[in-house]
Amino acid sequence: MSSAIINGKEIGQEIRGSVAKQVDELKAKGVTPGLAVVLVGDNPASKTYVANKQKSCEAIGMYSELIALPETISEQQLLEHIRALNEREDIHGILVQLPLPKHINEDSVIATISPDKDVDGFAPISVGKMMLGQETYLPCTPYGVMKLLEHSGIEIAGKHAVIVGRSHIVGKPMGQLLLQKDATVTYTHSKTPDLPSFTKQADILIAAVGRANFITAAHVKEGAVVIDVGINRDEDNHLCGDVDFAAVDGIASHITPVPGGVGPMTITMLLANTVQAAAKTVN
Ligand SMILES: NC(=O)C1=CN([C@@H]2O[C@H](COP(=O)(O)OP(=O)(O)OC[C@H]3O[C@@H](n4cnc5c(N)ncnc54)[C@H](OP(=O)(O)O)[C@@H]3O)[C@@H](O)[C@H]2O)C=CC1
Ligand SMILES: Nc1nc(=O)c2c([nH]1)NC[C@@H]1CN(c3ccc(C(=O)N[C@@H](CCC(=O)O)C(=O)O)cc3)C=[N+]21
Repeated sequence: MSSAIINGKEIGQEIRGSVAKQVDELKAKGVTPGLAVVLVGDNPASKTYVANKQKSCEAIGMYSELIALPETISEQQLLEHIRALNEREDIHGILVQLPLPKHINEDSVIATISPDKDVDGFAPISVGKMMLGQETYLPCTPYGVMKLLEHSGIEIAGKHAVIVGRSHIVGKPMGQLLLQKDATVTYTHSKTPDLPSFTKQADILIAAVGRANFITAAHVKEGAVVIDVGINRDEDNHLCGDVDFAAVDGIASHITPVPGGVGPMTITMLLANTVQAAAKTVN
């Protein structure tokens, strides 16, 4: 039997519907939620993502502004742009598209974003609050995965979640959010010996590696829920995830496709976080 598909496009649309209602309510109070996206350089993949984010904002009546800066910009100049956005009343959320050019220190840039506008949830204050279980903006990709699990009626408490990857933007916060929902969490990464011996134990397997079709049948326990965060290009330049979908289909109970799985949820939660930021500015 094939695995059940967790449809991120559909679940994302449903959530966007309720976010759009909040946008209308805020507009009636005179506030249009505004997102600034800062793009440095002209990496084609980054450009596509950024265009997607802007289109999604506009589709639900939000304001979005692209600040496109040259690859050669200095760190100081970039920080000036962010400080200016921190001050602007019409901008409620700031996203600095990663990765940044090598000569710029990402940590300094992210730390400069006002915590009130950190809709990516990457800044130190936001990360600290998340760790403590305090209210904050949750990082959009892990937050989106939690919504996928919730909407699919997947139980988390008491389950063993195994995360492959420990990046600051995906793997690490993903484990934290699952832990908060009472999963037992195992992190694995490039130094983990015998990876399948860990992933085979997963009731919930999260793949956030960045390698096309890396997770195969040998990694997955019968009946596991498999969440594929990866966005890669295969040798034919087709978009694909970190999970070899065809190999795992039928072993997993549930699986997310790429495209149409986690990706659309990331953008949905970005919209939700920005609307939440705007809502805080009205009484
Ligand atoms: N769908 C979405 O919305 C999003 C998708 N992505 C995609 O998700 C993927 C991961 O992104 P990101 O977390 O930023 O990537 P990073 O490259 O920052 O992190 C990759 C992680 O995978 C680990 N890893 C690499 N090779 C192996 C291996 N052979 N065995 C086990 N672990 C390994 C690394 O380990 P170590 O730490 O030891 O180096 C690292 O922790 C990418 O494909 C990216 O494009 C990212 C963001 C959002
Ligand atoms: N500051 C910052 N915040 C991010 O959230 C961030 C970032 N930098 N840098 C890059 C990664 C990647 N990322 C994706 C978002 C949506 C899709 C997405 O919508 N994917 C579609 C397909 C898109 C396509 O067709 O190319 C899907 O999976 O269905 C993918 C990837 C956000 N990231």
